[in-house]
Amino acid sequence: MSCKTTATNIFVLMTNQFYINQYKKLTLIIFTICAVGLIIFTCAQTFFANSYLFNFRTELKTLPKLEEIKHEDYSIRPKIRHRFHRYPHTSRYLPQCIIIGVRKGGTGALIHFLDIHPNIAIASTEVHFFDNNYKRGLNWYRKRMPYSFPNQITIEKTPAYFVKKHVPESVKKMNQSIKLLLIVREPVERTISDYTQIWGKLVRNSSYPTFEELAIDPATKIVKPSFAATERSLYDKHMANWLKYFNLSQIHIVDGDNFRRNPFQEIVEIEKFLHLEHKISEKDYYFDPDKKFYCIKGFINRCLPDSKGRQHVKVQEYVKTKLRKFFRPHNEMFFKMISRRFENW
Ligand SMILES: Nc1ncnc2c1ncn2[C@@H]1O[C@H](COP(=O)(O)OS(=O)(=O)O)[C@@H](OP(=O)(O)O)[C@H]1O
Repeated sequence: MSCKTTATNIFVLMTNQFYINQYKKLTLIIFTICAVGLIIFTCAQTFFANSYLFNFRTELKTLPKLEEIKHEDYSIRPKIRHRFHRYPHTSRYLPQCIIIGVRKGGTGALIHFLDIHPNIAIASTEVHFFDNNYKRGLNWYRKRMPYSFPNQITIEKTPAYFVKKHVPESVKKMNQSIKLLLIVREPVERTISDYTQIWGKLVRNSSYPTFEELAIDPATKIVKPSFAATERSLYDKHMANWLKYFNLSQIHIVDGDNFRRNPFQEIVEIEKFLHLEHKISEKDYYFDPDKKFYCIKGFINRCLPDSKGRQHVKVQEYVKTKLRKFFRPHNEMFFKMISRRFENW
């Protein structure tokens, strides 16, 4: 082997060694950065979780226990694999309170306003368990609930429950001492709002039937009780069905018209009904002049989306008058059932 070849071989070997060393160094640096990052991240998480829990616990300690409205199924614990995605000592519980309706009554605003209370945990979406998913079973339902502390009440809202005949019986089977919230609204406005939600957009651009065509029989000029939006406003009919399975004392009726104008008055009554300490106050809301609704104050102020408070389709006055007359005896029956009147209905 010539001297030149040997020198070249040594040079190649040294260069390789140099690159290997560089590679090792780089790997070590990346590894160290990752490890330090992970440690800092874990420590920060633990710190924030602990301080959050501490505040929560101090607050929860002072509040009444809710055992009397709990159901044996609440003891079902979440699977171990969920453990690391939640605060310690929290579980998913079946709801102890359900907002059963009415559709377009203000259920969305109601559940979000109640969420301000430290002892309330809300389901993030309408679960439609009792009307569409009942066959999936209670454990499926429970898994749709938020993680909550034992002293928190889990609340779900699905306004469709109020008008579905078989729902009260199924709710009772789950928990006969459950608390129910029903937010009602003047029936004519509710019916128009219901129609606006379904057909509103289409009516403007296409040949879909108008509100008048659906609500009033063109031949007899009489209100059609079969029109779904009208039928959903027959509060007496649906309430009678719920009262077959539950005591009136278990159903708290919220005045939706008053709730829109003055949410705190209604919220205070709900706090009492749920045996919760009074925690939600006027300071938690502000009136948004553009939206013309109350919104939630916070680090980031929160109003409900534009799907709430849509401009209603224009309905001729004679149609409204006919509807008002049609609903009157049903309203009277409803008032009797709930031993309470709503003015201006
Ligand atoms: N604070 C606040 N923000 C927004 N909207 C409010 C609020 N309070 C009550 N409302 C009234 O809620 C009506 C919608 O009712 P729901 O949430 O029950 O509708 S839904 O059935 O869930 O689609 C909606 O009805 P429409 O105005 O007819 O759209 C609102 O009037």
